[in-house]
Amino acid sequence: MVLDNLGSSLRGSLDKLSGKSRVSEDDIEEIVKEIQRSLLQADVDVSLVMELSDSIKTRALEEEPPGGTTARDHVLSIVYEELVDLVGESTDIPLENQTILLAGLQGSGKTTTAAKMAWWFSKKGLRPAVIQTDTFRPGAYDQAKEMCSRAEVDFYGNPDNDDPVDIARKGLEETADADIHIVDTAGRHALEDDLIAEIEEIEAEVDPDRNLLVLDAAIGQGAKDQAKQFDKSIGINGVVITKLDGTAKGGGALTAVNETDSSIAFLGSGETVQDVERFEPNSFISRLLGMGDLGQLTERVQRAMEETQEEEEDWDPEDMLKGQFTLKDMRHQMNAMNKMGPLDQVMDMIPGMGGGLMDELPDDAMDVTKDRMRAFEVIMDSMTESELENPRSIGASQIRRISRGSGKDEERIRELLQQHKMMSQTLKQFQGMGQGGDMERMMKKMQGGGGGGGLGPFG
Ligand SMILES: Nc1nc2c(ncn2[C@@H]2O[C@H](COP(=O)(O)OP(=O)(O)OP(=O)(O)O)[C@@H](O)[C@H]2O)c(=O)[nH]1
Repeated sequence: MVLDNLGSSLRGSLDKLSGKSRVSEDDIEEIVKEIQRSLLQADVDVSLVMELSDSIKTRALEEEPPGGTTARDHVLSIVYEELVDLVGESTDIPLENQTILLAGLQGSGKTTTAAKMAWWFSKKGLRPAVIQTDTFRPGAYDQAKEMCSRAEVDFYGNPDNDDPVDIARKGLEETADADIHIVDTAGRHALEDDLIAEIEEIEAEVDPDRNLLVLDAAIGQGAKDQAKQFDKSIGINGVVITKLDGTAKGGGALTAVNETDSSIAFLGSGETVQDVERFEPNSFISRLLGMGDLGQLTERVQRAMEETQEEEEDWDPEDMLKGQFTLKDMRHQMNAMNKMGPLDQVMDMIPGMGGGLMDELPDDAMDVTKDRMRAFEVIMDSMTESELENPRSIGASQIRRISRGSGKDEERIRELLQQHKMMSQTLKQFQGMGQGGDMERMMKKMQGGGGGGGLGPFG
């Protein structure tokens, strides 16, 4: 992952600020050095690094920490904001009919990206089609076709036609039913005149709404020239950075984006069609700093909530925040979290919850496996409304009745009650923690809907 060691080295120097209410010049120097080292190692342009470190230094020394904020949190929030500023906003990609042209050098990941983006759009409920105009690389047609079939999206290409402009034209006609057209183009080893001429002709034919430049994260400083050249010939609206899984670099691509006044649209981090995400600056930097990823979390939570068939209309997360964690809440949480993935991973994404905090909780507090959940569901169906609202009222005779009704051992029912108690205590622990405000904001965000992301740890 790009800038991999930034988070851990930074956390080390930030931890030295713990307990301090003010930072000294020496403290800041040390932190800024760590940041410089990591950014330079990751290939970020030197002048950008200097600009960033100067502004962190000035702000950390001059700005007053807001009341109740520790020196550590204050510095961290400045570093966070400055890094978010460095990577910039995400490219605007509206969820509406459009044509997107992909440009880039050979092997940068264009074909893979075309299929990944098509998959992404299809998950947003749109109908994408990929048009493969790469007549240069022999395997490109089969690769694109295969990936599109895996992504279950429309595909057009013609291995017997060696005119990319003609393929583009026919492709648009043949896939007229699609909402989103993603046009993949050929690459070359280097920026050559014929590549530029070809892509200009294709661009003139398809008249795209957006041109995205696909850059390999490991590219280094060469990214800048490429971005400038493509920008000059067809105009670049956004960048896709690929292969983030394979490198700790990526700074070259970040620099290219910065230098050409462009922005990042998507990130690719693997070879399968699902290994793609929309670039979201807040969540990208939160993750980089190892502070959890609220943006990604809220997106996953929302998806899970949408998929969860709401039977209990009266479920109110506000009550849960006030500490009244009922069995209904538990059932709701189990349904939602089951769809999001393992609970401990989900918790890891919440700021302040990652990095060892989970280790302090009892192991089985989060161990709600699918089997147990199914059994718990059945048991809860045999409970009365008032038992669900007030599990503490459930005594031995109720347990016997519920056991008969659900066909589950009494032991199972005690286990469920025990689980509820543990989750309720865990929740109280979260509420009592310093970052409780974040938890509350997150819960509000979960119930409030709206677009994923945009909610930084300091938001
Ligand atoms: N690990 C990893 N591999 C990737 C990623 N994106 C693409 N690849 C791999 O990189 C190689 C090149 O990707 P392609 O999609 O074929 O690149 P291209 O830009 O279309 O190449 P040309 O058609 O030759 O210009 C393939 O082996 C892909 O599987 C990624 O995000 N992570």
